Amino acid sequence: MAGGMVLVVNAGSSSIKTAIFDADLREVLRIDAQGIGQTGQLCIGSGAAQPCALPDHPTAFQAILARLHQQGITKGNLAAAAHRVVHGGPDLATTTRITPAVRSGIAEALPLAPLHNPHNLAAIDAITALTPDLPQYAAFDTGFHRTNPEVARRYALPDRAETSALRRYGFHGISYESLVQGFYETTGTPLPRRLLALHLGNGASLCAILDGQSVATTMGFSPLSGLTMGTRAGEIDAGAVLHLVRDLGLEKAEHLLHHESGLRGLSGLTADMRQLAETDSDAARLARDHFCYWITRQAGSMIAAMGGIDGIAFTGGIGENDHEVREKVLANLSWAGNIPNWIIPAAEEKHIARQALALLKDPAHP
Ligand SMILES: Nc1ncnc2c1ncn2[C@@H]1O[C@H](COP(=O)(O)OP(=O)(O)O)[C@@H](O)[C@H]1O
Ligand SMILES: CC(=O)OP(=O)(O)O
Ligand SMILES: [Mg+2]
Repeated sequence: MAGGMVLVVNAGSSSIKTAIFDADLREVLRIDAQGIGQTGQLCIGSGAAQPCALPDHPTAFQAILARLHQQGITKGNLAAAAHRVVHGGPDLATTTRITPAVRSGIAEALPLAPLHNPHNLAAIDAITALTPDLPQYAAFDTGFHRTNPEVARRYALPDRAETSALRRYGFHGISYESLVQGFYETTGTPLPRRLLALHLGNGASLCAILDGQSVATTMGFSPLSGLTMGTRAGEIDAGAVLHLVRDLGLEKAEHLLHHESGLRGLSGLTADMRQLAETDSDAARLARDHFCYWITRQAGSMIAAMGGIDGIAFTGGIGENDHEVREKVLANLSWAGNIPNWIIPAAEEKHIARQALALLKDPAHP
C-alpha cells in the first residue's frame, strides 16, 4: 500500500462504514460493518457480506481495525483520518481538524445524539491511542442545514439561556451535500430547482433542497425527530415525552424512544427493514406502512417549504434497495404530478475524504 492515504470512518446508528482514499480521492479499500446489534455482517471491498457477531459498535470497530491491518493498512500508510460526526452542538458545523477543544465539543454533544456521538468519539479516541500524531478531521451532519431560514430553525420557545441551544439543526447533511454536488455526475441531469431528497437508512430524514441549498428538513434538535426510523419514534408530541419521563423516569424514557420504538417497536420483531420485508405478519406490515405513510405526510411539508417539487432523490440503505418502499412513496405523492425520480447511492465517505484532503493541504488550517 502506498502512503499519504486518508481513512474515513462513518459510524451510523446500525453500521460503521470505513473507506481508504488515496491522495487523488480514489477509493482503494472499503470495509463496512452492517446490522450492528442485529444481523451482524462484515463486507470487505466488493465481496459478499459475511456473517459476523457484531453485538455493539466497539466490537464492530475493533473487527474493522483488525481487517484493515490484514489488508496492509498501517499507520505508515496514512496521512490522516476523518470522521462523520453527527452532532457538533451549537458551535461545531464546518469540517475541521480535531483539536482538544473540538473533541470536547463533540463530547458535550454526546447526550444530543446518543446513538451516534459516543461511537464517533470512541473511533476518534481509538485512532488517537493507536497513532497519536495522525491528524484527524471531523465533518458534521448538521452543516448543510445552516441555510434553513430562521423560522424553520427556531422552535416557538422563549429566547433564554436555557433554550438557546434548542434549534432544529437537522442531520444527514453530509449525505445531502454530497448528493447535490454529485447529482449531475450520477444522473446526467442538471440538479432540479426544487428537489425532495430522502435519506432512508436506519436513521431516516427528508430534506427540501431549493437551488442546491437545504431550506427545510425533518430532523430537529436531535436525530430522534421526524420520520419513523429503525428504533427511533420520530415525530412525537412533547407532551407524550413529558408523560413518559414522569411515568418511567428519564433513563427508561430515553431508552424507549431511542432504542425500542420505530420499526422495532411497531413490529415487535426487528428494526431491520430487509427482515421486515420478508416477514408475513400484520405487525411487520403495519411497521412498513407506518414508515411510508409518515414519509408521505412529511414530504408534503417539505414540498410546501420549496413551493412545489421538480424531482425526488432516494438514498440510504432503504432508499437505495427497497423498491416497494420507493414505489409506495411515489404512488402516495402522485397528487403532485409525474415527478422524475432517481436513486443516488450515499457517498458520505468520499465527501468527507475530499474535505479532509483539502484541509490537509491548506497551510492556513491548523
Ligand atoms: N435490499 C434491501 N431491502 C430492504 N432494506 C434494506 C436492503 N438493504 C439494506 N436495507 C436496510 O437499510 C437499513 C440500513 O441502512 P444504512 O443506510 O446502511 O444504515 P445506517 O443508517 O446505520 O447508516 C436497514 O433497515 C436495512 O435492512
Ligand atoms: C443522523 C442519523 O440518523 O444517522 P444514521 O442514519 O447513520 O443513523
Ligand atoms: Mg447512515
